[in-house]
Amino acid sequence: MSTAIELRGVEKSFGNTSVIRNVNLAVAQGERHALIGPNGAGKSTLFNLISGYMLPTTGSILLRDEVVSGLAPYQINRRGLSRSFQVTNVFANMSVWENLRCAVLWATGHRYAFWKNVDRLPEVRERTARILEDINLTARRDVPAGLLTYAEQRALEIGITIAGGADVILLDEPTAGMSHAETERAVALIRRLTEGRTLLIVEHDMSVVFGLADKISVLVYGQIIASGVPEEIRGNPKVREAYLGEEAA
Ligand SMILES: Nc1ncnc2c1ncn2[C@@H]1O[C@H](COP(=O)(O)OP(=O)(O)OP(=O)(O)O)[C@@H](O)[C@H]1O
Repeated sequence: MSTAIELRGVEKSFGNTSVIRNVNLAVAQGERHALIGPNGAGKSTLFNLISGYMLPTTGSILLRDEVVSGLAPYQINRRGLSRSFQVTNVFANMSVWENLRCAVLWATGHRYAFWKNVDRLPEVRERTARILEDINLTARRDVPAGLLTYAEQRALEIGITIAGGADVILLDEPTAGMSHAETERAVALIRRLTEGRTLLIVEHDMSVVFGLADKISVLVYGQIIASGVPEEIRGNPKVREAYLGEEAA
């Protein structure tokens, strides 16, 4: 199976502090891979490295067998990788439709089309409508994003993340702050929207991780201490000791 994301000997230090230490990781194409680990383990840093927001101190990062470390985030995005952020990242004063259309315009190369009547571009209109439907927000299309419920905002954010048609998706804690019912709906949405794509997800909620992931990697103090299918991770004594604690018992 070909590899969608690969990290080879990746290290990241801030001054004298080593935050990511010799990380080797391979995410196969079409796999849903969860990255778990205690607070401060380096998960967000790893996302920043993969998506080009930070440069590794050493090592290399490959997207579909091509080195991308050193490229700018937008260049990595153009090569088919899209990420969401831990903090909600939507334009609060723009409607749901406008937020999504903005992402679609960017993805379809109409970046500087704000002077055109962009709703006349059928390709843009249809794609925006399809994503709106996919994230179940059609009934909310004209509502300013800032007035959506928190769970709806996170769904919109996932819509924005996939709007460009990237086939490698990075989601950073997409269900953080959601109720149990909202989380269940979000997991179903993520599962549906990432069908046939590669997903790397940082998540603290173990029900989400074990419900969604084909594979799990465990990051502790900047090192991957285990990587494998959910049953392997659940039964791994090092992981139980370092992280899962009673949740795995
Ligand atoms: N720009 C930076 N400069 C210095 N230290 C940083 C920087 N970014 C992150 N760190 C440090 O790196 C470590 C890893 O942080 P990171 O946010 O990647 O962890 P995390 O696993 O995502 O944590 P959480 O689960 O709390 O989001 C922390 O000790 C943090 O203080």
